Amino acid sequence: MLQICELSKNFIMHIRSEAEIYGFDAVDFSAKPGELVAITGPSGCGKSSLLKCIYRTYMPTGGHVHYTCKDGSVIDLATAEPWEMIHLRETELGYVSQFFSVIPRVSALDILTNTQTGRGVDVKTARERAAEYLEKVGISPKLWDMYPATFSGGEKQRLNIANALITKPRLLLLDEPTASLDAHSKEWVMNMILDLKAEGTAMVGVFHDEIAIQTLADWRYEMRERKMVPKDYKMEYASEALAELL
Ligand SMILES: Nc1ncnc2c1ncn2[C@@H]1O[C@H](COP(=O)(O)OP(=O)(O)OP(=O)(O)O)[C@@H](O)[C@H]1O
Repeated sequence: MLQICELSKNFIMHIRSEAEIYGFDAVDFSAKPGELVAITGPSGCGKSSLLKCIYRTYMPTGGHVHYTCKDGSVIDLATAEPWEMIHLRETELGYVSQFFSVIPRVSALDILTNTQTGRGVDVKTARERAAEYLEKVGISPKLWDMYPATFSGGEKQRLNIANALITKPRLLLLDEPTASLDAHSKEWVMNMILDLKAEGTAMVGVFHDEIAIQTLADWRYEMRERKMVPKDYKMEYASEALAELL
């Protein structure tokens, strides 16, 4: 469903005499329906930039992101037209960002409802499912009509995750989805991710959390110094192979 070939990103800083900052270089991996690929690695090695290039928040500098759409056609997300990306984001792609940017003066329930009605779901069904997802991520009913600007970091993050998962995307990108969550919240979120995987969603996630990796991932890739470590490890062999690396 997702085949990434030689994907690279450099940043040219026009306000700094065209200085070049390396994001990441020549990344290759693939994900089939229902598989989760975990990306790990030290801070600054390019993990978030990689997800942003797949979602096209960033324009890749080189390489390809071949994605097989619902209708069977294959599109290169690295070079797709902006309108094609907008359409795919509205219909097939999901993204959980590292930091949730709150929409001012819209309640938690309305955020999840609007996400669905914007995709053609009727208001009644959308509100019912919004309540179901808020419950699933453990957000207290007392908070449903509140503005998330006042939520704690963990509550914002759970709302962020519910908002991405409620659309049941075919490809979901997760940037540290379990960071800043306590043990209970982590379990709720991991169960929801497992449910979505079982429905066939392919996922690429940045993780630092070993438990989440062991629970969720089918494949694990390490990034070091802005490159992918050249081997990939199917999870059953991951601990052995990583022990050799470290
Ligand atoms: N918009 C940008 N403009 C310029 N440089 C950027 C931009 N985004 C990322 N970078 C640079 O690219 C490199 C990789 O950053 P990235 O955020 O992808 O790392 P990361 O592995 O996700 O780090 P962390 O684990 O700390 O979130 C860093 O040196 C960063 O400064």
